[in-house]
Amino acid sequence: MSEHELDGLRRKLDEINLQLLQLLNRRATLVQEIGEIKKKQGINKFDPEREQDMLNQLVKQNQGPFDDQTVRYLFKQIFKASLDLQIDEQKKTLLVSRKEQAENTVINLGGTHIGNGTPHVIAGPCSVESEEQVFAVARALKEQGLTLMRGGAFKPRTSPYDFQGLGEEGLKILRRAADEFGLQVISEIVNPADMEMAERYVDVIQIGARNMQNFELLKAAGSVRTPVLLKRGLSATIEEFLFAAEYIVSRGNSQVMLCERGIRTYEKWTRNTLDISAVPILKNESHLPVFVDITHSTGRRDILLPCAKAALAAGADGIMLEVHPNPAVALSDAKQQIDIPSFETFMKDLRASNLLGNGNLVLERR
Ligand SMILES: O=C(O)C(=O)C[C@]1(C(=O)O)C=C[C@@H](O)C=C1
Repeated sequence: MSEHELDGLRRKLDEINLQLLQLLNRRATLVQEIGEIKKKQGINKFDPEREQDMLNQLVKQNQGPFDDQTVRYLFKQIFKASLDLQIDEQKKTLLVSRKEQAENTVINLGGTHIGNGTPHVIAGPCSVESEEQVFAVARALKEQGLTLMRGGAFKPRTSPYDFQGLGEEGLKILRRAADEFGLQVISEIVNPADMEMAERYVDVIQIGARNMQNFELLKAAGSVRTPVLLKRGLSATIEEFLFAAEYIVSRGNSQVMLCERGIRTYEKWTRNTLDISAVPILKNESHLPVFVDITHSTGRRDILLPCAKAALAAGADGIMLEVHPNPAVALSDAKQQIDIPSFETFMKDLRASNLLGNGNLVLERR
């Protein structure tokens, strides 16, 4: 074959490439129109039956030289790219997305504003064990000028033989302590049927990592008007995390806070791997406030302070940690909670870092 012939054939290919490109983009425009109609009608974007029909038709008409397998493969790639186009369109309109709302969602918890640029600290025991225990922690929080206390009353535990929490009685204890010390209470709810009961006692409903994709629970949290702290699932991607938040917001509860709590990796020297990159990504992608649970993500007391600083430096709206008057005898997470003197030192060191901002966390005089 002469050089001249090769050039001629390549020119023909260039032309066909252009035609294919134009055809693919014409196809893509139609796909977008179909996507819009499907969105309005609430129909699933992915339609495997339609794809199968199209592939069968194409294979029937195939005269080669591409074999049927290759034709299927090539068109499947086109369908996949088309589906991505429809899903991207959908992503642009997620209610939790910055594209939908440019300004930060600010949540007012009894006068403490979350998400306005001033970071906050949430602290408290892993589980509510007794009135005495919760009151001791609440007093320590108050003395540190904190206003947000966490505490677990319903505990989803890995082993069914581990302490499962005090249930409603635990919520009552939290409420009494919160009222006594002027705090706001955050506690996990695990059963959709408990949402309304929970609203009587808590100021923020927590959805735990293990329930991040419990869609019935998310829907139930979306139907109440109490703010929600949603934790990232153990193995959830950031996209899945935001879709979980969307479940709540799309049901009418716009007061959602996101909480990065570490994800599962092969690393064994921490309980989970703190995905610090999730913080700026979530802040860019979403207008919702973002917290970092430094206790569960690390499982280690010795690195709490640098991880708290990293979270705040990365733009988190706050951090969350576990504090117990006597961690050695705690009924859950005994190894990772810190005692009250350590908490006081932690707060002193964190304040000294200047990452908590001004006008926040003024130390209460005893
Ligand atoms: O026909 C549709 O319903 C489409 O959304 C278009 C299309 C395609 O690219 O042909 C895209 C995704 C679906 O999985 C099936 C088909």
